[in-house]
Amino acid sequence: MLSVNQAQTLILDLVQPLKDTEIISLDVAAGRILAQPIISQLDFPYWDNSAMDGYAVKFKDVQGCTQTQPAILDIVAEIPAGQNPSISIQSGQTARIFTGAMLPAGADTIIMQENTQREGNRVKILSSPDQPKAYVRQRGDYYQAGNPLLKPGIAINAPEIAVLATAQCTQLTVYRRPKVVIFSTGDELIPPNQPLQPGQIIDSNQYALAAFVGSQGAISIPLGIVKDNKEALKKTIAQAIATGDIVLSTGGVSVGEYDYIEEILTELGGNIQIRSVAVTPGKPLTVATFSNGCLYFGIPGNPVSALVSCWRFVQPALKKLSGLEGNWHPIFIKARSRHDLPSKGARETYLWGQLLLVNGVYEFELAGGKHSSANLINLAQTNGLAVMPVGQTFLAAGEDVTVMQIDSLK
Ligand SMILES: Nc1nc2c(c(=O)[nH]1)N[C@H]1C(S)=C(S)[C@@H](COP(=O)(O)OP(=O)(O)OC[C@H]3O[C@@H](n4cnc5c(N)ncnc54)[C@H](O)[C@@H]3O)O[C@H]1N2
Ligand code: MOO
Ligand SMILES: [Mg+2]
Repeated sequence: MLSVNQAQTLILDLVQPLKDTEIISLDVAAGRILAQPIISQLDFPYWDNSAMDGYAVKFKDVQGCTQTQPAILDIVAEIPAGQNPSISIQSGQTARIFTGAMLPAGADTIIMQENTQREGNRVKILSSPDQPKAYVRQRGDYYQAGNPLLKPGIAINAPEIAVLATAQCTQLTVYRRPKVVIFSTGDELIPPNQPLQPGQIIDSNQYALAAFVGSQGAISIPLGIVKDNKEALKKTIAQAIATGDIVLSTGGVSVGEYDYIEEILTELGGNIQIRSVAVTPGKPLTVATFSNGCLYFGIPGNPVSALVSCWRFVQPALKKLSGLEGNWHPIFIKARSRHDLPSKGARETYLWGQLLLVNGVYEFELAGGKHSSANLINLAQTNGLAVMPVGQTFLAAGEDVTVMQIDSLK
């Protein structure tokens, strides 16, 4: 049985980042991964402009002026934002100017309105900055045209959208979204909209996994519920492998009579890479590779095991697959446990609950109720998994515990 770290390393080694790209428009780019370097032909700021509502002056005209010895300048123009000033400021002159407006030729300094007193067509400058260029946002100060602006492999979110818009990148090349096929297996399963008969179980995994996949920016392709029937399973699995970059099936990976997944994967030419991991919940995880590049995760059917397997093992794989550069591993945070934490100690144990920031210190609130891999009820509101390493059977309330952060929202 592999340790969690061994399984994680192996899974990441099995994933090759997507090469396929598509061109999309900026307004639908949020959440996508950039696949091209972005270089702008525009400086930023595009031209010298004012950072304040005030007056554009020559520094040497106002240097040293005070309330009692103001500089008095003739107002020769008014420059609102958006205009290209035609005048050139001469000594003794100024232009009324507004925030974001382009500096007129001849001016090198902005005096903010609050430090002036207007008298008709003239203005008294009541204090002077120490240096020229005060309140001037200079052309190219933040970015010079032709330099790298954004690198491929980054996630596009609100800040990147702002940068792309200002660089006039209205069409951009991103990696295509990973395709993730999802299905549930089990004779006992029914969809949530059917009346429940004795012995049946409502298929929650399919919906939970689709939500998880969507939260990762991937496309989920649900294939429904498949009976514990070898022929039906083989047909669906073959279809899934031909369709998805990743396949997530739940159930049928333990040692029971109806647990067919591994056998069928092998019959279909799959290379079984992982049979089980020393983790709880989620021990009977099957991972297989196929010659077309598809990576198959046979995820245990217990609903908590299914989501924990996704968070711990599928999420890093999806990150790498998506073309995202950098660290694909989950984020682990040290937090003060609010409760005693029990563990059997034989496998790395994940206890679900809430990571809270209290007065600048992270705390872990263990979910109330039973910590059973079948108890999906107390999984609601989980945003962290406390990790108890192999060999540790107890952690006392008040002690620090490592908590894996679950970033289920993009
Ligand atoms: N003799 C042993 N039995 C089991 C072992 C073991 O080592 N020896 N491992 C246990 C562990 S741990 C897990 S986890 C489960 C894994 O089971 P399977 O992946 O084979 O899944 P099933 O047997 O099909 O179902 C298990 C459980 O989960 C419920 N389930 C399944 N699918 C769904 C779904 N889509 N939505 C909601 N709930 C689902 C199912 O009804 C079962 O209760 O095996 C243990 N057994
Ligand atoms: O390992 Mo199973 O996934 O605990 O219930
Ligand atoms: Mg089973």
